[in-house]
Amino acid sequence: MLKTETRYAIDPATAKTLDTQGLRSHFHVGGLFADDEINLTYSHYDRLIMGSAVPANGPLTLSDMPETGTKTFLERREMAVLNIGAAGDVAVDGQTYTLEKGEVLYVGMGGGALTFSGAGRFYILSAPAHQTYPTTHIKESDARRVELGTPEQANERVIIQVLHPDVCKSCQLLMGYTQFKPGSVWNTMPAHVHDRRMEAYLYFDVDPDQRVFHIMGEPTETRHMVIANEEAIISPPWSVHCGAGTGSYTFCWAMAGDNVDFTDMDMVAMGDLR
Ligand SMILES: O=C(O)C(=O)C[C@H](O)C(=O)CO
Ligand SMILES: [Zn+2]
Repeated sequence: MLKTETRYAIDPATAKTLDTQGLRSHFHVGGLFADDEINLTYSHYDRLIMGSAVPANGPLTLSDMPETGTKTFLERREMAVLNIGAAGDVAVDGQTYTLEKGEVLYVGMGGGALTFSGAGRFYILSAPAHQTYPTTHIKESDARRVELGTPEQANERVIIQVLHPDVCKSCQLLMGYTQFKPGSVWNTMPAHVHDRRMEAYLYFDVDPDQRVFHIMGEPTETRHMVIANEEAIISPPWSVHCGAGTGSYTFCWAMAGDNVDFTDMDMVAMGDLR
């Protein structure tokens, strides 16, 4: 079953007037990873689509989505599929790719319908594309690893860059995931913004009774949302995006926008955060 939802883009002046439920209705994406469903959220921030497919009791096929106004989903789009579950298969254009946990399939513009099967829990990301790059299966050992942070700052982590120009070419999508050293809980701190690109976070491997406090907003107007396992966040281009977990977790970050330069960030001095 395919379930879809649209989220419109709002400006920072409106965002800072919202209460908890208002913030969540715009920026928190729940209800993902339901058995036997493909769940897609169409965001008007850079028209990123994010969602999930869990083929628990049989294959699920994604061929199109009314919101794109195209005959097929990938007619004018590219896609990344990250498996956060046990091994599962993604079939596209006559090829079947077995994705282990942490592996990604990039599918270029013009790809056909995708069929998901097996024990995978598939996280789907898609952005408009302007040219076709080859469909590529990317394993963790193919990715770029960037080690950051310190134990003293509780932010010692490794950023695993999967869709990155040095690993796998894409039009707009930049994505990967960040893992923590034991005891480190702060992601993306010191904080930054990048008005050229929006970002989406999926938090996973969070214990059921633990939460991540995700921080968003303009640097001088921060707000938080409390996030459970396998829930996601839409981060507008004008917003910081960082958080701390009450326990261990991993998160997938993904961006779309004007460039694919991971390092293009405007860092926020700690003293400027409010
Ligand atoms: O832990 C981090 O730092 C990150 O993962 C950074 C995010 O990927 C990001 O915000 C990239 O712009
Ligand atoms: Zn960022």
